[in-house]
Amino acid sequence: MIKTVNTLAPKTQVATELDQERHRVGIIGGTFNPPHLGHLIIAEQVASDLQLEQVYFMPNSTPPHVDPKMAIDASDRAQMVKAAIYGNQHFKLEQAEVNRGGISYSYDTMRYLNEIHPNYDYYFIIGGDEVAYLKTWYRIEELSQMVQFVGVNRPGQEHPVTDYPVEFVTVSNLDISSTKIRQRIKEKQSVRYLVPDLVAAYIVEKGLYQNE
Ligand SMILES: Nc1ncnc2c1ncn2[C@@H]1O[C@H](COP(=O)(O)OP(=O)(O)OP(=O)(O)O)[C@@H](O)[C@H]1O
Ligand SMILES: O=C(O)c1ccc[n+]([C@@H]2O[C@H](COP(=O)([O-])O)[C@@H](O)[C@H]2O)c1
Repeated sequence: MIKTVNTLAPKTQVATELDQERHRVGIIGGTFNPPHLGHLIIAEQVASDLQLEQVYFMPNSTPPHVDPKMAIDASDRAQMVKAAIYGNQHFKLEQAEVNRGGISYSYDTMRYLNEIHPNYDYYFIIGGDEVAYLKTWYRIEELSQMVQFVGVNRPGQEHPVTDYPVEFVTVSNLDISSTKIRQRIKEKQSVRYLVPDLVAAYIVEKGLYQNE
């Protein structure tokens, strides 16, 4: 009996120490309608600059600030994100917002994720242009205490003015957006090398964005 207790004690101690180890993880939320090479390049370069262990790609359910009619079904967007990150072991799909449904306020999501991963330090990656709009986000004062915002800037671009703590990372200038990709598909133009091949295959298979 005493022997069992003696054996278990050090293991419990090790487990507690491991639980307390902090992990630097990135999270990039978006509509991903569809995901494109810009998203992957941003995530890769921010992870490398800030030494992040993982980056979670998190498709929203109903976006808070984008016309929801423009976004195709969340399950299709999640499938495309899965296809986009395939093969990169540091990239993961985070389905918290898709599973929760409704309007995806980042405050609600990060409160939930911080609860289930208390040893993660989240670096919340957003486009540099979005930084100026942080003041319009739901419960932004509290949200900015829960995450470290990372603004992705283009070379030569000035840091937008903001009242919140934002760490800026300069990433190669990429003139790629989901809007442009949807437009090209509608006009039957190639999107090769703008989206990963597996995403392009999914779009063709499901006939997405043809008639917008
Ligand atoms: N080329 C880019 N450079 C920097 N940030 C980007 C770029 N494309 C997307 N982002 C950022 O990635 C996040 C998720 O983007 P989102 O899914 O809204 O794609 P998007 O290309 O901006 O879409 P849309 O054109 O439909 O608005 C947002 O914070 C957005 O600002
Ligand atoms: O919580 C908010 O009020 C809020 C307002 C605007 C954007 N966001 C989040 O910011 C991320 C990028 O948004 P978007 O609209 O550029 O795809 C995505 O995770 C959104 O849920 C969040």
